[in-house]
This record gives sequence, C-alpha cells and structure tokens, in this order.
Amino acid sequence: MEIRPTTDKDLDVFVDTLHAAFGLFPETPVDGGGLWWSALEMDRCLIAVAADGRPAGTAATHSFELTLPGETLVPAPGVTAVGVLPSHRRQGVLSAMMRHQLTELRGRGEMLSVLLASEALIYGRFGYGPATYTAQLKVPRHKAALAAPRASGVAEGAATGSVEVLRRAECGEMLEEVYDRYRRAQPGALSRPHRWWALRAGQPPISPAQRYIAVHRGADGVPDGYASYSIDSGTLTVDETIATEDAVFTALARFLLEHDLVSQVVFKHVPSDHPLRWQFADYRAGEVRGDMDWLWVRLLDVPRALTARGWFADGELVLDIDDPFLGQHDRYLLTVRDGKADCVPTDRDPDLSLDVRDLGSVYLGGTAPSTLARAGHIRVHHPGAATLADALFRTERSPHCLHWF
Ligand SMILES: CC(=O)SCCNC(=O)CCNC(=O)[C@H](O)C(C)(C)COP(=O)(O)OP(=O)(O)OC[C@H]1O[C@@H](n2cnc3c(N)ncnc32)[C@H](O)[C@@H]1OP(=O)(O)O
Repeated sequence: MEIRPTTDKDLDVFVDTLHAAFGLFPETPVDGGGLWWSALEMDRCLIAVAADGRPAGTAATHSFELTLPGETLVPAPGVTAVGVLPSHRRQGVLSAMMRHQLTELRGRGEMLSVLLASEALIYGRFGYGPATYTAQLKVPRHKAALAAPRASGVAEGAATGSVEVLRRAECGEMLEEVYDRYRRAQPGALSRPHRWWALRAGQPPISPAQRYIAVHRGADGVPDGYASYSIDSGTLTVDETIATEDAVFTALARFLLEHDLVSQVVFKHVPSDHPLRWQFADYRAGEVRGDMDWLWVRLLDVPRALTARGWFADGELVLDIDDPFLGQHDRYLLTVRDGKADCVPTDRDPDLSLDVRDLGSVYLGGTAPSTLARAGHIRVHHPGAATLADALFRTERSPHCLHWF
C-alpha cells in the first residue's frame, strides 16, 4: 500500500473514491454554490493506492485555527475526507494513512490536530479524544418565557441593540466578519477560512441553502451577532446562533422564541450547559437532545500545546503520558503560575498517568480529568491529584465548536 500526496489533477479521483467509501454518489453544484469538497486543499490530501495501482482510500486536512482557553489562536489541521473503499476495509489502510498523516503533521511542526468523527470507535486508537460537545435545545413556545436577570445591576438582554431579518443572499460578508469575531473569543471554536465563504462550501449558513438570518446590531449599528434559521411545519430550526457577547445571544434567542406561527424552536448547536437554560422562567422549558461529541483533539507536541493555552488556577502536576500509536512515552512537570504554564521533562513520581487520547479530551477544559479517572481511564497516583487536575484544566466557559467539516 502506497500513500501519496495529491495534486490539483487528482480532485475527481479523490472525490470519487471518497464517495464510494461512504456509498454515496457525488452531487452536482446547485445555485452557483460550491459543494463541501470544493473547500479541500489539494496539497493537503492523501490517496492510498493499492498494489494494483488503483485508489483505495482518502484522507485530507483543512488549515484551520483553533481557539484555546485564554483566547490563544493556534494552527489546527482539521482531518477530513477519510474513507476506505468497502473492498479494502480492515486491512490496515486507514492505519497507514493516519500514520503517514500524523508523522507529516508533526514533521511540519504542528502541535495538535482535530477532527469530527463519523463513528466514535474509529479515532481513539490514533490518539484522538473527544474534547468538545454539542447538543440541540428544543423549546416549546408556550414555555419559552425568559425570566428577568436576578442579579442587581444586570440589564435585560442587549438593551440598546436591534434585530433585523435578512435573507441569506443579502448578507454579503457580514456573517463571515461576525463569525470571525465570535470564534476568536470562544474556546474550542475553529476559524472558517475565507475560501469556505467565498465558495459557499459547507453547511448552512455557509452553503447556498435558503435561510433567514436574524442580524443583531449594537447601538452603533455594527452587527455583533446573527442566527441562521428556517421554519417548517411550525418548527423554527436554528442552524447556529453566533453572538460576540452573552447579551447578544439572549437578544437573538428572545427574538426567535417570539416568532409568530411557530410551536417550537430547536437550537441545533449549543453547549448543553448553555446559560439560556437558566434564563427560562421554567427551568424545564429547554429540552437537551442529541448531546454528542463534536471536536476531537490529538496532541502532537505536548509541551507546546500545554504552554500555548491559558490557565485559570495555579499548581503543579506531573503527567505520565503514553502515546502507543506513535510509540512514545513521556513524563512532564506542568507548572502553572499567573495564567501561564511551563512544561518540562521530569523524573519525578507522576500525579496522573494517562493516554494521549485522554489528554486530548481534557485539554480544552470540556472534560474533567476526574471524570476520566472515575471511568478508569486516567490513573490517579495519590488522593487530591484529580481535584488539582480538575482545577487546573477547568476553563471559564465550556469549549464549543459548531463548524462542520
Ligand atoms: C474525520 C473523518 O473524515 S470521519 C469519516 C470516516 N470515514 C467513514 O466513516 C467512511 C466509511 N468507513 C470507512 O471508510 C472505513 O471503514 C474506515 C476509514 C472507518 C476504516 O478504514 P480501515 O482501512 O478499514 O481501517 P483499518 O483497517 O486501518 O482499521 C484499524 C483498526 O480500527 C478498527 N476500525 C476501523 N474502523 C472501525 C469502525 N468503523 N468501528 C470500529 N472499529 C473500527 C479496525 O477493526 C482495526 O482494529 P485492529 O487494529 O484492532 O484490527
């Protein structure tokens, strides 16, 4: 099995092989919009070639930026378009592509990579762990009244803003600009490169699908949030609510929840601990459904990754980290002071022993180390180590990613 990089000339064979792996037929573009694969970067794609010279598998990465806790932005190759022909499965083709890809990414100096998994059983063995989660919030309109904030001095919603409804086609570059401001402050969020918007490659509201867009503007008239939605049979479905501040999210949610001729509103992508649930007068108004993993993280350079993110409590931890797929075993002393970490090799006795996939899961603060210790995946060497690890890895807000790729 040979794994080779692709060139621009390989787009058709790459797309055909990938679709055959999923048992699908490539669609044709509609309404001038690109299909999702038009955003592929052909110098970041791989084809696995079988002994008979025919393509057997595909894999690729997109060039994204990931927002870490502490609002640090780092390059994050987003692994995508992974597929192996049904005739060639379970013969190690994916394993060979993953080895090739991870070695190449590491050789290029990447500190981590990310992906969305089609099945949760596939990627743990390659060192990826689920790191952000997303859910749907279903709200029957008759229960949707919001309570006034109880803290004194907190204004109700974005008091001085306005909401206007546009059609997707009328939005120009506004969605791209607002999304970009939002993602820089949201841990776990990915950039959406300009080519995605320009090609209209992706899911709504990037894609050419028809949508209404509720645009929120601040008192100065500058857009600071939007919600992309459609209505069908009395259900208003929100693809995404992008807000640069909590009060803007509240104002958009209020607007959507007050829509006429709608019996329920489904917010498709929210963290399951989103404050909106606490804003309903009736705590049971928001029903969380489809709570699932979204972004999976794989650390490739542990010291660089740990020192890149921001930290919100001081302390010291010795982490003993096993990376069986890449054949590495390292022990590091992580020292956090005043929001910054130092991470150096050490011989000291470990506080925690863990697999690199579990480090990926706790890295963005979306999974508590104590949860993985209780599940039997992280070994805690003395009482108090899990509590300290929880305090160190915790972040002010849950990481969340809603970009699909
Ligand atoms: C980021 C993304 O693009 S997600 C999209 C992933 N692609 C798909 O879901 C498309 C449909 N599926 C496929 O194309 C293939 O089945 C793949 C890519 C998931 C797996 O490819 P394969 O070449 O069969 O994997 P490979 O032979 O290297 O398997 C490696 C190991 O993973 C296991 N494995 C692979 N796929 C799965 C799975 N879907 N569920 C459970 N175990 C799996 C294998 O059993 C094997 O285990 P072993 O080492 O203990 O024997």
